[in-house]
Amino acid sequence: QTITEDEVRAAVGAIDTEAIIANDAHDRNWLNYGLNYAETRYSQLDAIDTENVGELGLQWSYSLNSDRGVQSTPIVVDGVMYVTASWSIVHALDAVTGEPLWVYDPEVPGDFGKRGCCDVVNRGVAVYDGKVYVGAFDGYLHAIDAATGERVWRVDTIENRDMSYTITGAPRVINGKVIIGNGGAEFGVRGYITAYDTETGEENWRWYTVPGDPSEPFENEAMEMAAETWDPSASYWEAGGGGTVWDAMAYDPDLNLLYIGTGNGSPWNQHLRSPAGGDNLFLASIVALNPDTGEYVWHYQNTPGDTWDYTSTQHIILADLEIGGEMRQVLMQAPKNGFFYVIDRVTGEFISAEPFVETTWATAYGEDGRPIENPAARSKDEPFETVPSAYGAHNWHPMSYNPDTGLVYIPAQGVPLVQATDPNWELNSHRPMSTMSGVGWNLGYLFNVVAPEATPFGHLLAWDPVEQREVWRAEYVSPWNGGTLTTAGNLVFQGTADGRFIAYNATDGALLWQVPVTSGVVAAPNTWEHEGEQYVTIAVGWGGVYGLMQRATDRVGAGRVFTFRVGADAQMPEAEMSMRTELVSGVPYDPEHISAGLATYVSNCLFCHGVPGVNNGGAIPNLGYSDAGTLMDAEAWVLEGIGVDRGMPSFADKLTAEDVANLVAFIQGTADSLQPQ
Ligand SMILES: O=C(O)c1cc(C(=O)O)c2c(n1)C(=O)C(=O)c1cc(C(=O)O)[nH]c1-2
Ligand SMILES: [Ca+2]
Repeated sequence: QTITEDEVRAAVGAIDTEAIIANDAHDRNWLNYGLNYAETRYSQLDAIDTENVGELGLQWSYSLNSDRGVQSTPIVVDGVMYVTASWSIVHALDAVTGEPLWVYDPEVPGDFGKRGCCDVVNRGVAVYDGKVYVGAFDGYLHAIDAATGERVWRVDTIENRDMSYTITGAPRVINGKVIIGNGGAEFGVRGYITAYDTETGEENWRWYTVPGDPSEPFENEAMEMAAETWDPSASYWEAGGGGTVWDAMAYDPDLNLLYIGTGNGSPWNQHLRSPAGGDNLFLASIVALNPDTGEYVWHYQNTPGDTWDYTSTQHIILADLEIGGEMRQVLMQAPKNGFFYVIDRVTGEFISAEPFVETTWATAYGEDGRPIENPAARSKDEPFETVPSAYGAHNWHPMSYNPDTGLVYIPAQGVPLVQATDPNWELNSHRPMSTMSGVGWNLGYLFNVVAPEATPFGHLLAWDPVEQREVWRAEYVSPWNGGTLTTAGNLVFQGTADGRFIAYNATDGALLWQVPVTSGVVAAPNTWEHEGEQYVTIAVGWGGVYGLMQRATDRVGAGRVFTFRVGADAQMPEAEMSMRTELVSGVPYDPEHISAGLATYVSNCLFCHGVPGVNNGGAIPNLGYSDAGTLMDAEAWVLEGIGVDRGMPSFADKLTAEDVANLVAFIQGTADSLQPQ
C-alpha cells in the first residue's frame, strides 16, 4: 500500500468549503459529486486530449463485489478514491493502484430493497474535514473517518418509518453542513431535504417541499403559499403529497444559494391527488434555498400539476451564458419531461425551454414559463401515450457542460409507456407489501392497457443551451446509457447500456476510443490528476429502474471500477458472470394451477421479475430463465427468505405453499409455451 492513514487524514482533513471552491482553479481532485459546486462535470485537465485518447489503457480495475446497479461518481482527494457500490457500501481505494484501503458497510437490511422504486443504488459520497458521508438506502446518514473507515456518527433522516423513504443520492457539504434528501414518492411520502452539522450530525434545518396536514400550522410561509395551489378538499397530505429531493443539488457560493430539484406527486395521478387541479407546489420544481438556514428564496416549476412522474430531480448545472448579447448567470436542466431549461439563477426568472426529444404532453413553453399542454395528455378518461414516459427523456444519469464548446452532453432516451387512470385506486390502500399492491407502488395509474406506438431509443445528445438546438448525437442500441464527463482535452466520455466505455470528440462527436467493460454502464465517469498524471475512472454495474428488468448486453459482471491512463497496459478483465440463456425446463407442475399462479404473479412478482421468458431480465433475474433447481426450491426463496440478503423479501406472511405451487406452475407453464416446438 502506497498511502498511509496519516496521508489520508491530512488530505481529507484539508477539505472544507473553500478547498472545494479552490479546486475550481485546476480540477486536480474530484471533490464533489458533480466535480464542483456548479456541478459542471467539465474538467480543465487536458493532458488526455483528442490526439492521445486512443492510447488510453487500463491502469487497474477493482471488483465492488456487488450484483445490482452501480451509480457512483467516485470522489478523489490527493490519490485517495471513495466510491460506492449497491446497498450503499463505501470502498476507499488507493486511486493510483486500485488497492483497497478500507470498506464500510452501512448494513442496510436486505428486506429494505422492496422499499425503493428503482434498485438498491447509491450515487456516491461527500468528503469534508476528515470525514466521508454516505446516505444509506435505509435512510441513515453516516459519517465515516476518511482514514480508517470507522463510523463517527449516524443519524436517521426518516421522520416516519411506516412510510417507504430511502436515500439513493449523494450528499453535498456546504458551509459545514451535510445536506441530503430522500426517495420514496412512488410509494407515498412527503418530500423534504435536511441539513446536518458535519461534526456532530445534529440536525440544522429541514425544508419540506409540499404542504402537510392542513389542521396543523404551516412550517413556514413557503408552505402557506404552496397550500394554495392544492385542492383544499383533497386528503393528498395523507398520501404524503410527494416532491422528494432524491438527486440534484447545486450551489452558488457568491449568491450563497443552494438549488434543489423536486420530484413527482404522491400519488402520480393528479385527478386522484388534487382533483380540483392546481399547480401543486413545489412538485417538479427547481427551488433556491439559503443553505445556512433552509429558508426558501425562489422557485421555478417545470411541470405544473405533475401527473406523469416528471420529476425535476435531474442534474442542475450552473453556468454564465451570453444570451441576447447579455451575460446571464443561469442554471440549466434537462428533466424527465423532455424540455431543456435555462433559468436565471439569481432570480428564478424563466429564460427559455425547448424540447430536446419529441414531446407529446406539451408542445412548447409560453413566455410566462408555463407549458402549452396537450389536453389529452392527462389521460383522465382515455389512456394516453405520453412522450417522454415516466422513465424520462433524461433520468438521473448526469449530463455535463463544456464552456469551450458551449455544449451540454445529455444521455437522452425514450422508453414507451401508455398511462391510464386506475379506476380502483384508493387512498393509502397501497403500503409496502400490502395485498394487491405490486410491491407497494401508489400511482393511481395502469400502464400499457393499450400497446405503446413509440420505439425505445437512447443517444448521447450534444445540445447548444443558448440557441436551444441539437448540434450532434451518437446513437445507441438501447435506452439507459451512463452519465457523461467532458474535459478541456475536447473530449466527452460516456459508458453505455451495452457495456462499452467511449470517448468522443466534444466538438463534432467523432468516436475516438472505446473499450468493452464487464457489464452495462449507468454511472458517470470522472477524471483527476495525481503527481502530474491524468486518469479517467468509471464505475460499472448495470441496474437502476430500467436496468432491473431489461439489459442490452449478455455481459453481466459484478460491479467494478476501471481506471485508465495514457500508456497503461493492465489486462482488461472478463465478465465474471454470464446469464442463463435457456428457458427453464423440467420442473413438475399441475397445469390447472397456471391461471391462479398468473394472478399471484402479477400482484407480487411482476414488478421486479418482469414477464417470464419475455426478455432475459436485468439486475433482477427473469424467472423464465431460472435453472430447474432454483424453481423447485421456490418455497425457500418465497417463504423462507433465503434471498433476503440479496433483496428478495420473504412473502411468508402474505403467500402460502399453495400460492408458491401456483407460481411455479405459471412460470414453468409460460416457459413451456415459449419453447420452440
Ligand atoms: O420519486 C422518487 O422519490 C424517486 C426516487 C428515485 C430514487 O431514489 O432512485 C427514482 C425515482 N423517483 C424515479 O422516478 C426514477 O425514474 C428513478 C430512476 C432511478 C434509478 O436509480 O435508476 N431512481 C429513480
Ligand atoms: Ca419518481
